[in-house]
Amino acid sequence: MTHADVTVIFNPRAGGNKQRFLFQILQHAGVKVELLQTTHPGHARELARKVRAHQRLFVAGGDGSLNEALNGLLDAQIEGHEVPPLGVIPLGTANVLAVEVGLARKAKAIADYINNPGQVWIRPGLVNGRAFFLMVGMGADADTVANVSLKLKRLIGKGAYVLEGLRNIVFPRHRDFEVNIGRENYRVAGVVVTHAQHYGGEFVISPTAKLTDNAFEVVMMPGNGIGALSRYGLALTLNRLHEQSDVSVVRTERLTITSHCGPAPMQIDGESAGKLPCEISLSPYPVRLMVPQAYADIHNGSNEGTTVSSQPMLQIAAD
Ligand SMILES: Nc1ncnc2c1ncn2[C@@H]1O[C@H](COP(=O)(O)OP(=O)(O)OP(=O)(O)O)[C@@H](O)[C@H]1O
Repeated sequence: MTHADVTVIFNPRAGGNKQRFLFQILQHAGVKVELLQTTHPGHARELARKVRAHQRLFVAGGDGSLNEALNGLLDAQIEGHEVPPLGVIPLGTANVLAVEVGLARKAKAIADYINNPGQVWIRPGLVNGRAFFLMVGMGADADTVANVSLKLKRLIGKGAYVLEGLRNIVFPRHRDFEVNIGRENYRVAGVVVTHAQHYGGEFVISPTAKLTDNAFEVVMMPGNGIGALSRYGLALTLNRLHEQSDVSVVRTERLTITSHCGPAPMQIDGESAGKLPCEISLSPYPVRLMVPQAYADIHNGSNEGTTVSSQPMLQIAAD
C-alpha cells in the first residue's frame, strides 16, 4: 500500500483545535495524505461516504466525528459500495474508542499505527437506523451529554461533563424506562447499551464487553434519586458499576427501550442524538476497524473466522 492511499478527515473543533498535534503526527508518520477538513456538524459523514475502498480512512477527532464517519460508510454500504477500513487519530475530548483499542495519545505511537495498522472486523450497533461503535445511553448520562455547556467543554474539556454530571445527580430528572430483551422486561431509570468495555474515557463499565463480539452488554440501573445516582457515579469511577447489587448486566444482540417519562434524550457514542423510543440491533454491514497491532493480535485470535485480509465469516441476518 502506498502512502498516497491515506485519507484523513479532520474535525478542527474536536478537543479544541489540535491541528498542530495532527501535523506533528503526520510528520512522524512521513505519510502523504489527502486531508479533508470538516466545516460543519455532519460533514464527516458526507466526506466518509465518498472515500473509496482502496483508501485507508482515518478520522482525526473525537468519538463523535468517528461516529459520523461510520455512518458515512453505512450510507455507502447501503448504496452497494465497498468501503475503506476506518481508524482514529485521537484528538477529541474523551476518545473512548482509542482507549478501548489501546492507542496511546502520543504522536510517535499514533504515527506507527497509521503506517502499520492491524485490522479487526466489527459489526457496529444500529439504533433507530443510526450506526454506533461504542454505546447508546439514556438516563443521567444522556441528560448530562444533552445539557453540557459547549463553551465550558471548550474551556475545561472533560471537566465540563463532570460538572454537568454532578448537577444531574443533585437535581435528577424523573426517568422511567422499559427495556425489552427477548421475553424479559426491565423497568429502570438509566441504561447503557455498550459494545465496549470503556466509558467516558478510561472507566470500565462492563469488563466483558468486546467490540468484536456480535452482542452488546446492557447495563441497567433502577435507582433515580441522589443516593443511587451518586453511588453509581462513584462505582463507575472505581470500575465497579457492574458489581452493584441493584445493577443488571444482560448480554444480547437486539433490544427495544421505551420511555414512561416522555421523550427522554439518548446519547450515541458520546453525542446527544435523538430521543426514545429506540430499537437497537447489530448492523448487517461489518466494517474493518484499524487498530494497533497488539489489539488485532489478541482479538483476531479470539474471533474465529476473522483475518486481516479476508471477509469475516459472519452469520448476518437480514434485518
Ligand atoms: N467544522 C465543525 N464545526 C463545528 N462542529 C463540528 C465541525 N466538524 C465536526 N463538528 C461536530 O463536532 C462534534 C464533536 O466532535 P468530536 O466528537 O470529534 O470531538 P469531541 O467532542 O471533542 O470529542 P469526544 O467525542 O471524544 O469527546 C461532532 O458532533 C461534530 O458533528
